[in-house]
Amino acid sequence: MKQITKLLMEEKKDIYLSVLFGFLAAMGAVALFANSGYLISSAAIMPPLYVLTVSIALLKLFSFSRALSRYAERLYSHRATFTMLSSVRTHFFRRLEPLAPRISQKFKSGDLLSRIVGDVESLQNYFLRVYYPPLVMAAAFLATIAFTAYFSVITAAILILGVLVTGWFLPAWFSVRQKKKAEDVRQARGSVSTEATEFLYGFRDLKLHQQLDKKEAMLMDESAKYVDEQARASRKRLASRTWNQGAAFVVSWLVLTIGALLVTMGQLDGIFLAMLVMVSLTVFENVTPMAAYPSYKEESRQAAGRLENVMEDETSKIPDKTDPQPFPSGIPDVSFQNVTFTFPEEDRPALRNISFTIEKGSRTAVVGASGSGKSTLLQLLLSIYLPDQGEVKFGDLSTNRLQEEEIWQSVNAVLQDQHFFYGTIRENLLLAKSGAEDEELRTVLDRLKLEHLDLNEAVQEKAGNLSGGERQRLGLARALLRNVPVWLLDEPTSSVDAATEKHVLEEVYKEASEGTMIVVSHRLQGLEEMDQILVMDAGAVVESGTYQELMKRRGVFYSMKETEAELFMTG
Ligand SMILES: Nc1ncnc2c1ncn2[C@@H]1O[C@H](COP(=O)(O)OP(=O)(O)OP(=O)(O)O)[C@@H](O)[C@H]1O
Repeated sequence: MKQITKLLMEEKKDIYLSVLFGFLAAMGAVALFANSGYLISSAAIMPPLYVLTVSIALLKLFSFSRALSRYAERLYSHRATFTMLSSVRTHFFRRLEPLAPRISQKFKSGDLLSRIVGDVESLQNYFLRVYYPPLVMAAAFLATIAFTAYFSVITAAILILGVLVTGWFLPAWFSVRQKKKAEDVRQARGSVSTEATEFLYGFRDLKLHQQLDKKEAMLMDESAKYVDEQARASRKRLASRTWNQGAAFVVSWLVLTIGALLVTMGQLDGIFLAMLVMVSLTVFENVTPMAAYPSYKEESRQAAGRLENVMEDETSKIPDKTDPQPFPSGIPDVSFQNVTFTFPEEDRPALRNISFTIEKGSRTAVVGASGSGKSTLLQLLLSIYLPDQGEVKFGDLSTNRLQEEEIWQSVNAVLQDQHFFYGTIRENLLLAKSGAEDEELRTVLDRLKLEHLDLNEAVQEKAGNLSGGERQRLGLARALLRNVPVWLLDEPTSSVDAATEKHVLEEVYKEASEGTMIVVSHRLQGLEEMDQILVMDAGAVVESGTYQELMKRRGVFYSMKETEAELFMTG
């Protein structure tokens, strides 16, 4: 909360102005009603005309100043809130941005992102309903109590008692009870969000497995619980407001009763009684926002806590790079030296003591069973993760010393899970090379046998209107447009038919003829053209060499080829 408050306090000028105008508006109201009370009482005893004239003029002055101050208070407090909100958003975005490649899996679950967005939104209430109402209330009460004490110390003491009950005791009491309620609502909201996400993303599979009704019932159940929790929380808020207003009302009655008693005892001039009652009724209007204070305070505290936790958790995973160097110029070698790596929160290493070198300008295939660590190898090359032991190097520079941005700029990465944006084919291609002419884009599409796609053709969310093979080739088209010295391709043609695959790979190899290339592949076809093949098993490189060398060795690669041939024959 401390850090959030610091961020919010950057808007100092608007904060001071909103507190000042909030105070003036509250005082304007008190003065207005005090004056009305005095006017009514004094009119009854028929004072000289000038007294009434001055009183009426003051009435007008106070009502104008109250309206203007209220307007200014709303203007500055809302302006401060929106500016604060935008600086909180920018702050979290800046901190989250470098983490995006690492936490992309979490983002996809929708949970983390919606949590962050929701929590930042909740903070808009912090200034408007938590931070500044107590300040305005305290200032308004201090001034009013001082004014009241001038006429009657006992009435002032009743107001002090009233402010302690309505402004401190009741909010504190409801604060404690609200803590648990806010947590329950948050948990219920989390469960609905998880169920809804699963229901929507898994809709097709649930339908195929005839589980849709069951899942729908679960979703409805969670949704009903959430509505229930919300209703309970609203009742608590309402109870808090009712108690608060009830207490303020009792205080005004006390002022009237005790004031009347003091008048009969001759300790208070009767002309001021109506004024004091009106003052009491008005000043307690400032306590109304305090009724909502507990729930907003709790909501803001939890939102700030969660945001800080997410940031601390995630930023702790950012590798600490000292003295980062620029990416080596020209086409670099790529090497792994005794690299061991375990994913965060996992026990089993995904890569074990891996060493190999890929000569600059050469082509290497990485093959192996599913889960053997092929994609992890590429993630380390992209510096999405750093090795626990050993070094991953481009030329002589370890990824520990290279800026990620520099690596990403110099690497053509076509990963398994590519994202396509809602828009057109052209827009999705221009992402790789902004400013490219249509002619160039069409040539690339033609080379990858995507000539049937029009540049103006719409791409729907996640490219749902394109086939798996078309999506992969569109990803390759982006790589072809970028054409930088290092190529990392993770199963780039696994969904493409054999004839098209051959043609497409030839085009990619032609384009990358000068570059250093690593292709991860399940299929064992076309590997004769590779300069080197790395065979992986359970996180280790178990064999390496050219196609001919590996076939001659009759080891793991040879048996994989045999198995593939057998399956092909029986299939
Ligand atoms: N983000 C992750 N968090 C934890 N473990 C992971 C993560 N990604 C992969 N793994 C684990 O690391 C191991 C290697 O995974 P990797 O994706 O590199 O295999 P792969 O050889 O590319 O498999 P495939 O051919 O099926 O794509 C697997 O056991 C996998 O369960």
